[in-house]
Amino acid sequence: MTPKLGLIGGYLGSGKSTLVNRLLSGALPGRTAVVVNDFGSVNIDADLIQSADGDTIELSNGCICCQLNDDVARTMTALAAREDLDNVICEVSGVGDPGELAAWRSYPGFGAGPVVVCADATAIVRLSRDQYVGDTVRRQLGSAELVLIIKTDLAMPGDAAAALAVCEAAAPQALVVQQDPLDPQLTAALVFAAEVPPSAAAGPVVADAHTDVHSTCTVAVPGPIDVDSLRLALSAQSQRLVRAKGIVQDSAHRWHEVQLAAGRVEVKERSSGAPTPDGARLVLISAGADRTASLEQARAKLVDAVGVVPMAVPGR
Ligand SMILES: Nc1nc2c(ncn2[C@@H]2O[C@H](COP(=O)(O)OP(=O)(O)OP(=O)(O)O)[C@@H](O)[C@H]2O)c(=O)[nH]1
Repeated sequence: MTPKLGLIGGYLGSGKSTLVNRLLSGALPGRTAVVVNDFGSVNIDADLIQSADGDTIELSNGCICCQLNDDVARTMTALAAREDLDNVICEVSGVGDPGELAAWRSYPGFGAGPVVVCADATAIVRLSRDQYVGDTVRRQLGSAELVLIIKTDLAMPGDAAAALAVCEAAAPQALVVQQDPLDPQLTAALVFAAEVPPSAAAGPVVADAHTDVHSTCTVAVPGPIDVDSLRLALSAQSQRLVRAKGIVQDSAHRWHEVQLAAGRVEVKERSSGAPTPDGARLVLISAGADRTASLEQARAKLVDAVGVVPMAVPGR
């Protein structure tokens, strides 16, 4: 069996893991291994990906597209040698460029799946023009063979049309698809099966350019927490943070996924229970010229509001 290797990219919080979960929960037939790379030292995505057979491989401590070459080579060659897989999906970090990994699709043992870049219908126009992250976002779109406009259920009609225009302009080489708001699962299936023109060779990697405009830190959530207070505290920090995500436990010992993306906070109870053994964590990410100060201020507010415990000095 030759597994099809597909790459999924898109800016922080654009909906990559959600798409992967849709693919794993029926949209993609057969057995699938997932490679995930988070921006930040703690790979929350590995807990958020609902791989039924445990085939989720985490690549942490760096960006998969420009910093982890040896890890990528080891992982890809091992996956290409497996005979039990139908698909391999590689979810690139939200600041990474999936085009940098596209050549792995012609490695012996892999078949070519698409390079999909997710775009948040409610945020892509602003992000693509942003002074600090715009380059990263446009580069991701420029690497796409297929752009999937996600969160169409949240977008006003005008936002959806503007998102489409921005994506078509930034990714003239790609097929641009809008997620069916009523059946995102079907869209996911069609996206991975689509015949798309192969991408042109990626341009030179500007070492760390995309990681340089972002800073991240991790906080521990040592015990049960008031999840509504956390929701409010995170909402209040949405100007300072471009992304936050994690898994926390409430006072009734129920586990919740907490996400801040594009200024919106979402809290969902987890059906599958506790995260991996080192427990509840929140990853915070800021961007721009004041990113270190923003991150420290946001972290301090969360410490005051809900008693999270700083784990690391802002790293990047
Ligand atoms: N309403 C709505 N929310 C969505 C959709 N897709 C994703 N989300 C939400 O957007 C937030 C971020 O989604 P993720 O899938 O974790 O985003 P991501 O791109 O994997 O994030 P990073 O790995 O941190 O870059 C979560 O709160 C999701 O529930 C969608 O189609 N509609």
